[in-house]
Amino acid sequence: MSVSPIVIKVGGALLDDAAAMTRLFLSVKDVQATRPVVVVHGGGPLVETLMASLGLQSTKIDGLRVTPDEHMPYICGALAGSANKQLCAAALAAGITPVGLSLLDGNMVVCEPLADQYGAVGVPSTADASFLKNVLAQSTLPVISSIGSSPQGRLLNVNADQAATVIAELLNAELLLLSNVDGVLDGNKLLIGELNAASISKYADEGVITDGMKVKVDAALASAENLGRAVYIASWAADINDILNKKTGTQILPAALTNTQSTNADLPHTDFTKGNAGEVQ
Ligand SMILES: Nc1ncnc2c1ncn2[C@@H]1O[C@H](COP(=O)(O)OP(=O)(O)O)[C@@H](O)[C@H]1O
Ligand SMILES: CC(=O)N[C@@H](CCC(=O)OP(=O)(O)O)C(=O)O
Repeated sequence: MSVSPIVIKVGGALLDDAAAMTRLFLSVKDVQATRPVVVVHGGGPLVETLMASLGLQSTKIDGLRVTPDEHMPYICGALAGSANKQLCAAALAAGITPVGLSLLDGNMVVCEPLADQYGAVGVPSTADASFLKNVLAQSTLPVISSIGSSPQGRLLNVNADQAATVIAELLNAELLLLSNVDGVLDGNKLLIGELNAASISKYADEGVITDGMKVKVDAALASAENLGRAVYIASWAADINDILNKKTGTQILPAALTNTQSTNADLPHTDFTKGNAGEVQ
């Protein structure tokens, strides 16, 4: 591969917005003309709805879903099944040839259980890139769910932002984490242009970056350090080239790209609260 691929992670709320899905895949098709693209997805809201309809309690600790092993058939069905196939069908409708996968397929990613209190939650790490590279060489779009497995064959539920960072590392790719907000917002709900390790921990300590966004920025920062390049957090409604050209979204910078002379407070903030930007709920 001569140009670096792009890994695009989409959150589960995208699945509730058919028009947004269509726009995103048309945009992915444009990008595919110049470089390989991989989609990694979650499906948190879908899991919530399914668990509620089954009358099962589901809780989170620090943004990660506690997953008893007996919940895995449902979670696996929602993420690797419903969510994955819904996204593949939307890609197909946009003229793309999708290949639906999960982290364990082709031995791309191996997972270890996080800790007993989380149940079947997996911590992913890179394994073998050759299968994924072969799939990309066929000019198809891999669409990868965040279901993984341990080396012993235990199915594990992986946070999809963490899954995406590992797929990006597997391919040495650019990473875009797209969500239902314009990026990381400050205490006044203004879009933050750039974040580094110091400003992330400041905003987290102040309770401004919480829940799923805390998991996302932590995963993005670790990945930015490993990849040696910025990772982007932005809206799935934004144009992908606008994100890469830094016209919108938040860049998470590794230490090597952080200007130690400027603090994040010096960086421009954009007031999106008057436009169509998402707000912290
Ligand atoms: N500082 C913040 N900026 C933006 N969103 C935030 C912030 N802190 C918490 N959030 C919440 O994080 C959510 C995005 O995380 P998450 O729901 O896990 O997204 P996804 O499912 O797309 O991965 C936002 O919808 C918002 O409710
Ligand atoms: C361990 C863990 O928290 N797994 C997540 C996997 C899906 C996910 O991350 O979905 P979003 O990207 O839509 O949030 C979950 O069960 O919700």
